[in-house]
Amino acid sequence: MTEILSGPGPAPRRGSGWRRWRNRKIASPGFQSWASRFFLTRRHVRREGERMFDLVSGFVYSQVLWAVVELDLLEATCDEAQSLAALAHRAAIPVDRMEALMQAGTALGLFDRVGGGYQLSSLGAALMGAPGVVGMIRHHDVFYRDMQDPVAILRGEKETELARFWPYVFGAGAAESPEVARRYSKLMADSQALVAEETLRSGALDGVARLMDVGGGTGAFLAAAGTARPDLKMVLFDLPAVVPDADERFRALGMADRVTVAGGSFRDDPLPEGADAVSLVRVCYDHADDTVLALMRKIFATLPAGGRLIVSEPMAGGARPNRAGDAYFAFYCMAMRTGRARSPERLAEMMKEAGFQGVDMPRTHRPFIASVVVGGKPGAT
Ligand SMILES: CC(C)=CCC/C(C)=C/CC/C(C)=C/C=C/C(C)=C/C=C/C=C(C)/C=C/C=C(C)/C=C/C=C(C)/C=C/CC(C)(C)O
Ligand SMILES: C[S@@+](CC[C@H](N)C(=O)[O-])C[C@H]1O[C@@H](n2cnc3c(N)ncnc32)[C@H](O)[C@@H]1O
Repeated sequence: MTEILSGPGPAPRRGSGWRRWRNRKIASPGFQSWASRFFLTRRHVRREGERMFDLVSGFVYSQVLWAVVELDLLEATCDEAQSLAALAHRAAIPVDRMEALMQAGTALGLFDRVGGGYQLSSLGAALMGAPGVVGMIRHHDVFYRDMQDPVAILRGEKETELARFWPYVFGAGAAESPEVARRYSKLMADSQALVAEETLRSGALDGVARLMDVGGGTGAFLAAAGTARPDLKMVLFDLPAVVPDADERFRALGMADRVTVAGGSFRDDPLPEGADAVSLVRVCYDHADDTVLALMRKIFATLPAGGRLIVSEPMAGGARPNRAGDAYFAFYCMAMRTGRARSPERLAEMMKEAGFQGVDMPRTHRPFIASVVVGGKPGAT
C-alpha cells in the first residue's frame, strides 16, 4: 500500500518569489492577449500555444495512431500512394471518415499527400520498421483504458486492466494459457532489439566472459549479446513457463552450446552460479523496491568477487524529469500496480545498499529506450 503523507509539508522557498510574479503575469488573460500581439513576444506565444495544444490533445493523437496501426495503413501505403476510395474499401470505412483519418494521420506526420492519394512518410516508415513499436501501440488499448482515470490510478482506487495483463502473461496465467504467454513474450522479444542495441553500445558488457540474464524472457537480449560477442558464454534465467521458447531460439541460432537455460523464480529459487556478470533488462521497473533490493542482494551473493550487475531499462529523470520515464513509464508501472520507473541515481543507491561498489552510469544514445547502471562486487580484479 502506498504511504500517504499526513500533511502538505514545508513548501520549497528558494526562487519561488519571482516565479510567483511570472506565473501570475503569464496566467492573466490581459497579458496573454497583449503578448500575442506585441511583435517581440507573439512568435513565442504562438509556439507556447502549439505546445499547449499538443498537451491538451495528445490522447487523441495517440488514438489516431492506434487506428492507423489497427487498420494496417502503414504497410498499405508504404510502397505506393493509395487513393481514398481504395483505403476506405480495404478498411470497410465510409470514404468521408477514411478521409478524416488519413488527414489526421498526415497532420501527425505519418503520411504524405501524393497526387490525389496518401503515401507513408519517412516518419511513418521509421515507425513501421522500429522493432516492437507497432506491437506496443497495439497493446496500448489495455493501458489507455486504465488511463481514462489517472486520478483513480494515482489514489490506488482502481482495479486496473494492466495489473491483470502482464502478471497473467508471465505469471500463473502463462501456465494456463501458453498461447497468450507466447504472443506477449514475442512482443517483449521484438521490442528487445532496440534495448539490446542501446545496452551493448553502452559498453556495459565489455570484458564479461559469462553473462547471466535474469528475467531474460525468451532470450532476445542474450541472442543479441551472443551475436555481438561470439566468445560470450551465457545463462538465461526466467520463469519455467517462459523459458521453453528460449531453448528453441538458441538452437535455431546455433548458440545452444554457449547457453544454459534455467527455469525458476528469482523470488523463491537460488540463481545459477558461475556467471561473472548478471543483467536485469527491463526487470526492475516491474517490481516494488523490496523485491528489487532482495533480487540485487541475491545477485550480489551469487556473483564472484569482481563480478558485475548491469541494469538496463527506461528510467525516470530524478532531478531532471523526462517524458518517457517520468510520464509514460511511470504511469505504465503505476497502472501495473507492481513496479515503478526509477532514476539511475535511485537504482545506483539500491545497488550500493545491496553491496555493489563503483557504480557507473554509462550514457546511452536513446534513453527513452534504455538507460544503463552498472555496479561491481568488490574483491578481485
Ligand atoms: C534513406 C534516406 C533517403 C534518408 C535517410 C534519412 C534518415 C537517416 C532518416 C532516419 C530514419 C530512421 C532510421 C529512424 C529510426 C527511428 C527509430 C528506430 C525510432 C525508434 C523509436 C522507438 C520507440 C518510439 C519506442 C517506443 C517504445 C515503447 C512505447 C515501449 C513500451 C514498453 C513497455 C510498455 C513495456 C512494458 C513492459 C513491462 C510490463 C513494464 O515490463
Ligand atoms: C518485461 S519482461 C522483460 C523480458 C526481457 N528481459 C526483455 O527485456 O525483453 C520481464 C521478465 O521478467 C520475468 N520475471 C518476472 N518475475 C520473475 C521471477 N519471479 N523470476 C524470474 N523471472 C521473472 C518475466 O517472465 C519476464 O520475462
